[in-house]
Amino acid sequence: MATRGLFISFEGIDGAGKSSHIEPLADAFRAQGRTVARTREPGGTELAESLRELLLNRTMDALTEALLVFAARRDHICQVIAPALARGEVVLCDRFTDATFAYQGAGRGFSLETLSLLERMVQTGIAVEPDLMLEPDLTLWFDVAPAVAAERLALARAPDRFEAQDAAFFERVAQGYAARAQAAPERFVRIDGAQSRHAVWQQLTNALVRRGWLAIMVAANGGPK
Ligand SMILES: Nc1ncnc2c1ncn2[C@@H]1O[C@H](COP(=O)(O)OP(=O)(O)OP(=O)(O)O)[C@@H](O)[C@H]1O
Ligand SMILES: Cc1cn([C@H]2C[C@H](O)[C@@H](COP(=O)(O)O)O2)c(=O)[nH]c1=O
Repeated sequence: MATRGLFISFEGIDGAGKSSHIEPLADAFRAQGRTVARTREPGGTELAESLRELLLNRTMDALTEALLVFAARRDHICQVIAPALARGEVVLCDRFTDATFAYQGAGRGFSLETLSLLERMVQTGIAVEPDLMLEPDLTLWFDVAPAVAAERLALARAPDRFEAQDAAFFERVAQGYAARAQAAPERFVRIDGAQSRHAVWQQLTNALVRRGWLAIMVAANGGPK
């Protein structure tokens, strides 16, 4: 039987710098001969990308939002994440369930108990490990002050429905991430996202080198351009 692959999620408030580091990390794993599934949430399948369009652009209440996020996640897990892990691949996922606890939970104020219930329903009963709740092996949390992230985004693109939220919303989301990190310190690695791209790359590759997942030489030669 093939060894289960590696599941790494990237988290942080909008503009924290996650996406800029995913492709360079995918290249680093490829340089070591690994097959990489690079994906994102909400999204990653045709169905989930359709739900993403709705989530990012249409007005809806908090329960509808939470249910759509988890519906997209279930399809994404079944179609993409679980099969890739079963093939022994490295899955690099731009956001996963920590985002739901941070945005829908801390940001919108939706019940954390209900989110935990949905998390268990959606992330168990997966063919490879039916009794286990699927979770990332590692979560790279790009921690950045909302004011810094907002400044970066203002220079980068027009805001979607989440990015258009006020500073207080992002303060709550940031606190939501901090609470998730505190509750699962063995899974989370905090990256100081306010530093330069090079320094951020060094922090995240150090975490992978420490775990024996990335060779020092590969880490040293890569990074965002
Ligand atoms: N360390 C950094 N220092 C300065 N600017 C950065 C840094 N990292 C990324 N940026 C810039 O900040 C902007 C947002 O970066 P990026 O898209 O990677 O963030 P993100 O966390 O993926 O955001 P979102 O979740 O909203 O997609 C981009 O213009 C990017 O070039
Ligand atoms: C997975 C997930 C995402 N969101 C929000 C967070 C972001 O604002 C958008 C995705 O946009 P990105 O540019 O790809 O980061 O969706 C959320 O509210 N809840 C979730 O579970």
